[in-house]
Amino acid sequence: MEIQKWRRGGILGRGSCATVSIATNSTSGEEFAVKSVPVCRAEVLRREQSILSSLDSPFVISCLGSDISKNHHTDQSCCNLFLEYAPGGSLTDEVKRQHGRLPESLVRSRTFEILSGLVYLHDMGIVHCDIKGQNVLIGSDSRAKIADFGCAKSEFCEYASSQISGTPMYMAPEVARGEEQGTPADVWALGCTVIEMVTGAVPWVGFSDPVSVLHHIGYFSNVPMLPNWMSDEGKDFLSKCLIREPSKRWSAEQLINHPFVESSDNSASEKSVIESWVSPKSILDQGMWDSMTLNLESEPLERIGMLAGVSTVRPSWSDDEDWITVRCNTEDAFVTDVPSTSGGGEDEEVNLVGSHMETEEFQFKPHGYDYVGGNNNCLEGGKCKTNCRFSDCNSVFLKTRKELSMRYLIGYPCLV
Ligand SMILES: Nc1ncnc2c1ncn2[C@@H]1O[C@H](COP(=O)(O)OP(=O)(O)OP(=O)(O)O)[C@@H](O)[C@H]1O
Repeated sequence: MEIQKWRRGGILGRGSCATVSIATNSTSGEEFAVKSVPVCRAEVLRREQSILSSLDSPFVISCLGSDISKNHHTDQSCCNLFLEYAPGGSLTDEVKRQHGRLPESLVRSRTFEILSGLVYLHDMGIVHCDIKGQNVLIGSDSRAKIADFGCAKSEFCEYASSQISGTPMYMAPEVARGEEQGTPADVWALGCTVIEMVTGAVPWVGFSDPVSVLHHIGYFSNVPMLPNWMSDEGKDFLSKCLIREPSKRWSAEQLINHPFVESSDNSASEKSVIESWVSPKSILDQGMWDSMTLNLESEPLERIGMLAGVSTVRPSWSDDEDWITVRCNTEDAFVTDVPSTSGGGEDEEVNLVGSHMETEEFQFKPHGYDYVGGNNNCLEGGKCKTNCRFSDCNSVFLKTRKELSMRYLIGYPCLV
């Protein structure tokens, strides 16, 4: 049924580009999820809708329509995408609820469900490009469903992204090198997601920024460590997902017959949902960049392909301080303007733009932090000044100092 009048409820989660809230259809009383972005970001949702509306699978979240509405508090319009409500939240939420590790019986059935979704998508000519725990939702039928098609590529959709995109931690070697992003890349990301379910952690540990992890994935010969407490079947399944050479990696269709998932039974999924039924929470307070989706705006192949060669380029800040890298996750983070080299005046707000990630928006409040801009860093007219080899680099680095020094970063190529 078409949704004409509806009421927005509380926030279910936030991603890097959208806010997702629960909503109620005023006519039928049914609940659904509404994913909203400001109208200036409409393209992101249009892309997602154009792909989702052609799909029909119990293993893929359903699209129920869209509209444009006005926020009466801010007087701003936003685009809304109506989605099937997944009351179990994301797979990442489920792993957290189960104290950081899913039992293997549940890992098997969740893997089977995600694989079923992937077999369907790949058969439809779609590559998801951003498979990870946060983008797999647990539906009211207790099944795992693939969601968030903002990065997806489709043979048939004119709006679909043709760029390399996704989440660095889950990227396959060929994607990290900027070479290609086809169906094998989803299988690699599935392997990483299995590791997430089994360990509660990202597949690569010990990296402090996305560029080093991309470099490592792309140019070193190793694969993520297989958790040694997994069954032999589980390890064998992972070893087939995590083959570095994409043409040798098993396809989703081959993997669905692997003994690890073949023997899975849906009762583990049902039991998990019944035992721990709670409202989903925001995912944004979790480990910052390791789950962050990147959409590389221009010349992505060139950018990523060059990563191996830029290891000496670094903003010349002293690194002897207690730096932490933060991702803005507050409700009031919005950006409209370009910063000046001298930072904000006492009373004005400094607004930042110039991101490699089209989805990232940050607000910096000069009252909150002591701004240390200028000299040798990136902040000149919003343009990169770090001898970065990307001539059109737009990265904005903002160094701030409070009790703990903080570095806000937008974009990433300059970080190496
Ligand atoms: N249909 C839904 N039902 C319940 N919760 C949802 C639904 N869709 C999204 N969410 C919640 O909102 C979060 C953000 O949604 P989503 O990943 O679609 O946003 P995004 O901005 O596209 O994210 P990304 O940072 O991966 O690009 C999810 O991780 C999940 O917790």
